[in-house]
Amino acid sequence: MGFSIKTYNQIAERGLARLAQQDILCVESLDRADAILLRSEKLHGVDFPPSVRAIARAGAGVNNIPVELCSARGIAVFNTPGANANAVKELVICSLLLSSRGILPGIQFAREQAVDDRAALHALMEKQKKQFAGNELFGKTLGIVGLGAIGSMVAEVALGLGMKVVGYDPALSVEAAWRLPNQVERMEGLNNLLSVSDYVTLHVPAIEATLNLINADNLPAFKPGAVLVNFAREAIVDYKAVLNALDSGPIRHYICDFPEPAFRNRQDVTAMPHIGASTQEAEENCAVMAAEQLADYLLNGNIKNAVNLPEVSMPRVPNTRRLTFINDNVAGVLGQVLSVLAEQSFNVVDMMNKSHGDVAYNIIDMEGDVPENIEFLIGQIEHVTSVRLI
Ligand SMILES: NC(=O)c1ccc[n+]([C@@H]2O[C@H](COP(=O)([O-])OP(=O)(O)OC[C@H]3O[C@@H](n4cnc5c(N)ncnc54)[C@H](O)[C@@H]3O)[C@@H](O)[C@H]2O)c1
Ligand SMILES: O=C(O)CC[C@@H](O)C(=O)O
Repeated sequence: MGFSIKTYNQIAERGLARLAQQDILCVESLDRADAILLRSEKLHGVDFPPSVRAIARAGAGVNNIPVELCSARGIAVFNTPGANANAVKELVICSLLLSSRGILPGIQFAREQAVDDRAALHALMEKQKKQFAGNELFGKTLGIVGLGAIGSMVAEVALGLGMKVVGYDPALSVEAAWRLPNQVERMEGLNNLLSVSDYVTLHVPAIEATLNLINADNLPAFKPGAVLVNFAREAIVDYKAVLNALDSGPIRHYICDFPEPAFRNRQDVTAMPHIGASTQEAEENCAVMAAEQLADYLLNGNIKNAVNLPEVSMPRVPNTRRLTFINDNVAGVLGQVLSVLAEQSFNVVDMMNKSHGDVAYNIIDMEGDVPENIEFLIGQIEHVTSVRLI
């Protein structure tokens, strides 16, 4: 039986082609879809039909997906770590420059002057250009909050531009630490970072711990005249507190990817329409990675880059059927499943069992004629949340 995927948002053609190559259909309706592939569509409150076994975000953040509910229902949730990091890095560096010199107002000024005489126009520009002068990034301090895929790339370029870089990331993984340039000075607390940085850029996920991470309590800790850059998520910054801090200090500019009505006509806020990852390269990288991960999960039960399940991959053995199941990570479930298989006299040729927090995932390859009702039998076992016979 073929698989079908409900897609939301504009998914790059190269990613969709990977699905077509595997005979996986993209469908309009969620009703009988096996999986969902999306970018920023909000899935909170969506009633997933039982057919849905996996959701893939062509992007880094998964805050638009009800991950906890998916885990409880045995739905795998994938993302594409690092696939759009370069695009965001480039726009962050652009933002540092935009906030340092009168680039946007200067261009606007030049565009608006209706002076036909060339000499007069040139003279006007020379006279007025002092309004658009600014400062250099060289020698300034950049504070990076979140030193993962994007944070570490931003650090590297900023160091190349002659900036001093300080970082804060209490949850830094060993892998991310390896990627980080060793000139980045690690700060012990967020306020320490805020107090020494001329520019602060945020690269953390939107999770409970980062909600309003920048708020009325810590905004006074910023260096006078500092710039705040937010290409992470709107929920990480209390924007009302930021507007107060722009009005009465200490910060002088807020650059973000998340416009608010209250930002309209403010010269000290530069808000872009969530375009951090909007490059052809990033969109293709994300779509291809998400499509390949979904296809491997649907066709083979292998898991790569799931945020709620362990990394599991087992080569297929010819002439076997593969049973995969997800269960609450409690003792005895695998034993019960193996007993059911033994009662049916199936010969297990290979198997794998791994856990990730409260959830466990299993692959069992079996020889012989495995009837489809094995899914039903295994699904009856307490704590099993999802079963597939592939
Ligand atoms: N604007 C856009 O279009 C766009 C594009 C890509 C990513 N994003 C956002 O940026 C976020 C980061 O992306 P990434 O690819 O670098 O992710 P990543 O997972 O590689 O890095 C996130 C880092 O944040 C750290 N972190 C977690 N909690 C923290 C905390 N309380 N304080 C400091 N650090 C903390 C983690 O340890 C990790 O190192 C994503 O979750 C997403 O929300 C936005
Ligand atoms: O799809 C996009 O354009 C945005 C993706 C971005 O928000 C992410 O979390 O990776």
